[in-house]
Amino acid sequence: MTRPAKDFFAPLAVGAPAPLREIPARPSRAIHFFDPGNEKMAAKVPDMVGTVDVLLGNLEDAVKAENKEKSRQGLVDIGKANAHLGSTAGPTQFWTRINSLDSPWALDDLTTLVPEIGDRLDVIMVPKVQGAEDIHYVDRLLAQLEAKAGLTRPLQVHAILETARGVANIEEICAASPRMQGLSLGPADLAADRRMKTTRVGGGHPGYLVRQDPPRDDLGVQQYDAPRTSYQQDLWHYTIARMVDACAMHGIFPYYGPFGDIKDTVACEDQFRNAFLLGCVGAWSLHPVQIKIAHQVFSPSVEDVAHARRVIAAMGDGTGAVMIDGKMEDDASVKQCQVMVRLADELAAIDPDLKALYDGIDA
Ligand SMILES: CC(=O)SCCNC(=O)CCNC(=O)[C@H](O)C(C)(C)COP(=O)(O)OP(=O)(O)OC[C@H]1O[C@@H](n2cnc3c(N)ncnc32)[C@H](O)[C@@H]1OP(=O)(O)O
Ligand SMILES: CC(=O)C(=O)O
Ligand SMILES: [Mg+2]
Repeated sequence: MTRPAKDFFAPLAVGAPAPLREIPARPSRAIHFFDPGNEKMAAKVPDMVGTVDVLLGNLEDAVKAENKEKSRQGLVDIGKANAHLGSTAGPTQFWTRINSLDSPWALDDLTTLVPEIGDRLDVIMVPKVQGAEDIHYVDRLLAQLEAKAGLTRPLQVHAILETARGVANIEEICAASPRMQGLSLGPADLAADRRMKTTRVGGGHPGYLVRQDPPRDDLGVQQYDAPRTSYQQDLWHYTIARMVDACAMHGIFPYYGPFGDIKDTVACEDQFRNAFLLGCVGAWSLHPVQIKIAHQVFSPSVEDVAHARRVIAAMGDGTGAVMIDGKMEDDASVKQCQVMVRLADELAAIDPDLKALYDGIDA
């Protein structure tokens, strides 16, 4: 049974901070992953603060088993050494991805990170979430640790959708706690769990396509050997669409996850843009080259912001219908335009380059 409404926003431990009533819409176009135990990557972090929306110290997959403790300690050191990291101190949020709850490391991850750098961290990403029970476990444990550490701000929780059971339980996961900040698609583990026949980390596949019908000759006979166009389809459309609906329903935020073909910046941009258009607010960056792609794709274009502002201005109180550039605009399209302009305003508040671009529209 779920918690009764009157208890939903009560702290789960005596002395723990009150849960948030609303998840703040902080810009998080790129969640940049780094291994805090990798000296070369860790050395780059101080210079990245202020240049990326989210820096995430990854402790789970991609960190070798023998380096788990080193990476955890590296994250603590980075949190303590970088005073401007974390959204209470500046524009770059500070997240971590802990190890999965069935691993030998998850408990130590939480019992170390919360007392040491819980006041700096914004969001704890939990991998391989299967259902509400996983979120309930983390929720109570975090409350106990926050109370013990004397934290005044509750940590938020982000779940990765990377098992078939997690996808089946998506609504209950989103609804499990007021800490729930968002969901990310985990296409690599999800593909394995679903027994998809792919070997990639996100992105499309040349075999997943639809092909044009065979053309007909002058007598109407179909020419099966004639050249035909085929179109690659998006393997992730269904899951992303489910994720977007579940997140929107619960007032939390959906993200496309990783795109593993680092060199294919064009396809990465396409995949991110599909997610942006469908309603995601950001994507992961695995390599510095992907930060720029995510920041650009998840920021509304100048053309879209200009059009949205025109529609809003023309629509007055937002009711009725008008014609702009030969197209009908009404109550529903003005609401889409308001989404676009709200996002542009949020981004302009933290990104001076975007502010100059968007301010320039009206100049
Ligand atoms: C399915 C999932 O769970 S996805 C999430 C888990 N995976 C990850 O987090 C992967 C994170 N990224 C990485 O490990 C690396 O980027 C790799 C392994 C993909 C590629 O690393 P490299 O081969 O070193 O890439 P490359 O040679 O282009 O790196 C150039 C520089 O950028 C640095 N760099 C690479 N990735 C990152 C990063 N994520 N953050 C900061 N710096 C980075 C490298 O250390 C290197 O530094 P240097 O110039 O001082 O030598
Ligand atoms: C994102 C992730 O962890 C995965 O694709 O498996
Ligand atoms: Mg995974």
